[in-house]
Amino acid sequence: MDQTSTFGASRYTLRDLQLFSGADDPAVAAALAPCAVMRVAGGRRVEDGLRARLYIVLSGTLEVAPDAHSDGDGGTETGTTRVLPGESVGEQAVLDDAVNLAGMTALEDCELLVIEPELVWQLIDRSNVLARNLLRLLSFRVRAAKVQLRQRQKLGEFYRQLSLNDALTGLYNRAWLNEMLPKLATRARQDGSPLSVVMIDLDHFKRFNDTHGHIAGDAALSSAASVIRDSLRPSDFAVRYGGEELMAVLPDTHTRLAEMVAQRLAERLRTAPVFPDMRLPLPHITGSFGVASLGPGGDEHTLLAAADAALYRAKQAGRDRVCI
Ligand SMILES: Nc1nc2c(ncn2[C@@H]2O[C@H](COP(=O)(O)OP(=O)(O)OP(=O)(O)O)[C@@H](O)[C@H]2O)c(=O)[nH]1
Repeated sequence: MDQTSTFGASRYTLRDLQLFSGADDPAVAAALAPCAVMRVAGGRRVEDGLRARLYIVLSGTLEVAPDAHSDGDGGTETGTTRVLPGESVGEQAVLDDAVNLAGMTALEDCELLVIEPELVWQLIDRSNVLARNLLRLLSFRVRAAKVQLRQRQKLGEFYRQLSLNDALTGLYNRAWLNEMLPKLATRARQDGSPLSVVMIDLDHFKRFNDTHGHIAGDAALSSAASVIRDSLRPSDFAVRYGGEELMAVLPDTHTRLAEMVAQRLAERLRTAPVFPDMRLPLPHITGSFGVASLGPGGDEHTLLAAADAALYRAKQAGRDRVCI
């Protein structure tokens, strides 16, 4: 970064500086006259130590990376901001006397007006217009930072949702079950309402994979997942909690009704095609079903253990059936 001139000797005037917009005061112009005009070649960083200074772009474009403290002040998706001719950077660091940690790079050859912090304060004392412009600018930056924060929160929620869903089947996954089942059990206990689960294990799935290949196995799993999801009420939940282990979580549902739901699932699974157009003559898949309900004094652990035991009985009894 080389000094090429001073502001007073340059071709620029107060009108070129947004922060000084409306401040047609000869005294302000005179105070800025000795300030350095620096040249930064395109692609180079603004290496000016860590001191807080106010920089105003006179020509070219600066790219400013978020500093380590503010974590972005309303820029592009990557958090960088482009500073165009007339715009300023570093005013916040000057005002709160902080080290300027923002990384600044010239996207093309740039001319920068550099104003030392002491002069910024003197000018604020002298010019109401500058003080007002600074307040406006800072208010805009706070607003932009809030918008960015909200966007990040939304993105965070999106990724959280993604992390609770199984990629192959789109059903809720085990992480979802671990988080939600205790809550559903607590609510059921508090409301005195029933809560049932149906544990489902696809039958001879290893053999299916070995015979038809893993891709067909994946298709079978997806198709079984769709059968289960599409057969439930909107208030129920379909979960893939292990490899070929699925589950239906049924709030407000007594054991008798849960058993009927499981029978319906078993029947639909028996007849569901693995590939919708049946290009390949694959056998239908079947499942074994274990039904359990939250007992008095029970919790999510006893509920899952009871469903697991019922599923074991269904396997032992010959598969493709429902046990309670
Ligand atoms: N294609 C495919 N196979 C999977 C997936 N997850 C688990 N499996 C397979 O599912 C099979 C489960 O085998 P086992 O636990 O022995 O059970 P099984 O063959 O279904 O036998 P039973 O449960 O006793 O009827 C294994 O071969 C796993 O590789 C998956 O995402 N895709």
